[in-house]
Amino acid sequence: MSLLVTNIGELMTQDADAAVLRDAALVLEGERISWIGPAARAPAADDRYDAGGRAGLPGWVDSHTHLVFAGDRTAEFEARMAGETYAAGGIATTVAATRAAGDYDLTRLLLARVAEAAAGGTTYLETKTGYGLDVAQEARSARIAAGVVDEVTFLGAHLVPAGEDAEAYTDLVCGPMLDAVRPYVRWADVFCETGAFTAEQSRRVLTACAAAGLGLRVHGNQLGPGAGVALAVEVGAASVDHVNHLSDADVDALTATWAGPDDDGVPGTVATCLPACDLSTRQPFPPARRLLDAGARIALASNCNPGTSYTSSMAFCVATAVLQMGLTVHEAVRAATHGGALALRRHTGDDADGLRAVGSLAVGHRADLQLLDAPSAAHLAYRPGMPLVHAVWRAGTRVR
Ligand SMILES: N=CN[C@@H](CCC(=O)O)C(=O)O
Ligand SMILES: [Zn+2]
Repeated sequence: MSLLVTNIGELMTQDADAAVLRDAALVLEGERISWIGPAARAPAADDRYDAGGRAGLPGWVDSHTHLVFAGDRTAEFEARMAGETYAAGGIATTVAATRAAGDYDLTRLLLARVAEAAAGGTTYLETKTGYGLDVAQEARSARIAAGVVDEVTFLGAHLVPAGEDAEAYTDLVCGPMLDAVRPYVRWADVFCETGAFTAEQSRRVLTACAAAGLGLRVHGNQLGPGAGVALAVEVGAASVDHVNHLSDADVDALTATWAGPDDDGVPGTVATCLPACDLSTRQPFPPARRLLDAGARIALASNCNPGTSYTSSMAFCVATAVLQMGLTVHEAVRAATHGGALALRRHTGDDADGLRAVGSLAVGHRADLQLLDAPSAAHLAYRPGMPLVHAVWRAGTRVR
């Protein structure tokens, strides 16, 4: 079955040339894009959808979420808005509620959150474990997530559970816990921050996970200056996330990873900015403008979680990045689509590996498309908070 989506007023492809096409069309064939170009030259297809002059862009790639959880932290949020500061220890509240939830409830909650994200235009989604924090519970979170989302990350190193010895817990994460989650996950992450894991403990976790064949990610430099960025670059992580407090050396180190692919053709470390989290924790925004100007690569992600960022709205993140972080609309949309794909190393892919590229619209890429109730993507920031998603296709299937 092929579908011609035509009469697209502005099509932001986010392809290799970052082309923006006017009066455009594309053909979705099965799960892939088979044609893209001017509407006037579009080929025939089995079916036809008239976009009515609306703007089109890739579905959002949300490369950082924590969606496998139960419980509620509204009171913590309210206390923060009344002047309390965010501390990693709040994670323990969610761990207790998550452990107490049955598989059915945990799965139902996850499915509802994924449906919310899809309704907002997200078509490719990563999520993390990290609210189980023992072998059985982390494995359960990973198993449940693997049945629902596109990419699963092992975050056993989210917090040292109360009363446990940090070194002994790190050993557990690097050994039995890693073995238990390994069948379900592609990535490993560590919260390298005061109150969570030291640089040395974080390095131990990342080294063990890399040896087990996992790709690496780091939560770093969120609550203050720290070793997270340097460590992420040292171990060749695909992304370092939060990046609120960066030194000149951190910016230089991230930029240097983009001087060229390494000998195996592997790209550098993406700096993933999480603006919804920064608003909710009243942290300074990351220096996204400075990173881009220096030549580093950035992604925007929601960091949807119950503690620091209870929203999966990528449109909200894009609007905030434009209005508060000094990005152009095009840069912000690119960071929330192609940037997220780069951070998950899904920016390329073809029939050979069965995993198509996401985050950009080009022939052969996965047919992940959203249409806005607006004539251009600029309206995402021009009309912040408005429900602009008109239609969404994920892997060629209409999901909204
Ligand atoms: N920073 C660490 N982890 C999450 C917050 C988790 C929580 O507070 O429940 C984050 O990315 O912000
Ligand atoms: Zn996070």
